[in-house]
Amino acid sequence: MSSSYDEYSFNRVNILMGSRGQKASEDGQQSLTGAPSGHRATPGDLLDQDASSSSSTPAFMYVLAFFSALGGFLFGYDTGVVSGAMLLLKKEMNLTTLWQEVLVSSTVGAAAIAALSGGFLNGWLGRRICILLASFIFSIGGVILSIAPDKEVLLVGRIVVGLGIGIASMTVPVYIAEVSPPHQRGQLVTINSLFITGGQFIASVVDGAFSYMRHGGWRYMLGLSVVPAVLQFVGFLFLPESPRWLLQKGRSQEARQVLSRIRGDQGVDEEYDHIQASIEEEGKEAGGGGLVIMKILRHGPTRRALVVGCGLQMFQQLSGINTVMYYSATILQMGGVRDVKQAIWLAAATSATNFVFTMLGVWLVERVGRRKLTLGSLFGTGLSLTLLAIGFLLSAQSSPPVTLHPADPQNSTCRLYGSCELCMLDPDCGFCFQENGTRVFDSSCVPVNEASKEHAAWGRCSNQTEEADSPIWAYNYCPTSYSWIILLGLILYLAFFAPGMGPMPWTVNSEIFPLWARSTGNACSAGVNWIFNVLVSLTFLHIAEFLTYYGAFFLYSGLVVLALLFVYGCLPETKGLQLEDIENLFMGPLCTCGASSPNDRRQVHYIRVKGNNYLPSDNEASDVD
Ligand SMILES: O[C@H]1[C@H](O)[C@@H](O)[C@H](O)[C@@H](O)[C@H]1O
Repeated sequence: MSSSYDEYSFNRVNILMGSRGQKASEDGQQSLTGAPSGHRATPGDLLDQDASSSSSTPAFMYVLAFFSALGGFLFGYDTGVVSGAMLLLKKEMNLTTLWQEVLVSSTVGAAAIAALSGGFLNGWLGRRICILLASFIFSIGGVILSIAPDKEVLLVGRIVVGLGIGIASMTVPVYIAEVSPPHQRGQLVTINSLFITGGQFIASVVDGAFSYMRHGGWRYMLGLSVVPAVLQFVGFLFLPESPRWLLQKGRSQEARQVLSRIRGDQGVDEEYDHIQASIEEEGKEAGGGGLVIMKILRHGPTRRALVVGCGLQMFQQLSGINTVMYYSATILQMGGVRDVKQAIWLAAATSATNFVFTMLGVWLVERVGRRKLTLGSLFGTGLSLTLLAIGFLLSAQSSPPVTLHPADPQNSTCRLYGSCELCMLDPDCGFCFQENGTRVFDSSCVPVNEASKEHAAWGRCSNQTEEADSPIWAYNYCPTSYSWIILLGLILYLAFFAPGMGPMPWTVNSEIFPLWARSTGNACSAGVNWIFNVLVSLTFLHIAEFLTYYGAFFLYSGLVVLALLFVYGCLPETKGLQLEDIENLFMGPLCTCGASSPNDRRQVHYIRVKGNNYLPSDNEASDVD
């Protein structure tokens, strides 16, 4: 070895799991040549290093995570607030059902497009600028929504907000993952998901609070998002770019400075060298020019990571979270909560449950790891969906019959149905009945008032009063004494989904791609999430119409079984590994049922640690064992 390379040290062991690393040191199979003063560095040493750094995470890391996760908050707030705003908007602006649907789904559609194109922006402009851009877009969107004079401008505002959500949803997890130390990465990225569900919860509280304001309450609901958006924008003016992105762009000085700043007084040389070495290796591996997505597809490990990432996001949505959340108000009505105001507040309780159980995920992710957490969550989610389905089945079987058949001036299809179940599955009809305790009597199936689904088009239920003996109008649900099973299913569902299947797809995706493929990989998987979000919400009512509610929930349970098989087979554990080492988990066949390393022989490689007069070309002399 040349004398100018006087200082060598062990840089990185591809430890795929801590226990394997330990085994290596026991076996003494790998000799770690060149470790200072004759010390043979072992993978165990590395683990120790990780463990020791875990004791002191600089406060600045939490500041970074907080300001980044405001992007998650806005994602949750803007997707959650619209249901409450719509209740007021449809009256004030006389919105047809089509317009209501357009205003809700335009945001999700725009998010899908923005997430897919965000990959390019992310790689080109960097994570920080993309987050600044997203918060700027959120602010503009919030202002447009709060001053919108008509529904067309509202639509523009909703699309603008959707663009912000799309960019934030794919950038924020990547940014947090890239600035976090490995031992805490999972937890910090999962905080972003906590902020998503937190945003949904606050949105439901704001909806509840402003629902009393007959005129213009929706302007506050939609406009309030400007506050966190501006806060994030201002915060990010002072926060640094991801050191990994900087290094990739060749801005090594800045990268080293940022790394020192975010790691506090801990030594950053090893981490810096490791990232640098990986970028060089990745450069060779990614090879040449051309579209990144094509390179991802051609390169086995990244192709497999993409399948895992997109699969997780697809199954997250196919598990029916947004249907369950959206449908919770109706579920609660079935349970006997007849007052609309009360239903709004109870829907807030649903999103609070989702939020609280996401905290459990933040706590568990570094303790049990991503894989076990996702598997456990899916298992419970599947069981809860089955319970929900059974609740709906029992309700359908004991559905109250139609006993009154008033003359129908519209000659609608509603008069043909013999039970509440059949009546409520037709979107044009509702069930009008009287109640004595749990006994239903004097019931009829009549057309719904198109302008306001809260009333029938004509007859007893078209102008109900608050009086105790006035008939009850049930649209979209039937009175049932099995509602407690459905309620229990709903709570269990959220308790199981929120810690695992809610956050893990975002967390895992931020980790599994090598740097060159990270923006594009996350853009694709976030895009898949949004596309399936639209698909599931748009198809739910149709599926329910054809398969009934219990059929729809049995279908979701079946999809969760597929998700379980997929996760069991294909999701490796990424806990505790350096981002740069995670690609190795995808070297072997796609599905190895959790065996973390496809190769039994672990690879150990060394690179030189540079002195002050380091030249980037030094790395070409790296020894790779
Ligand atoms: O991870 C989030 C979270 O679980 C939300 O509650 C849900 O609405 C989103 O669709 C999902 O991506």
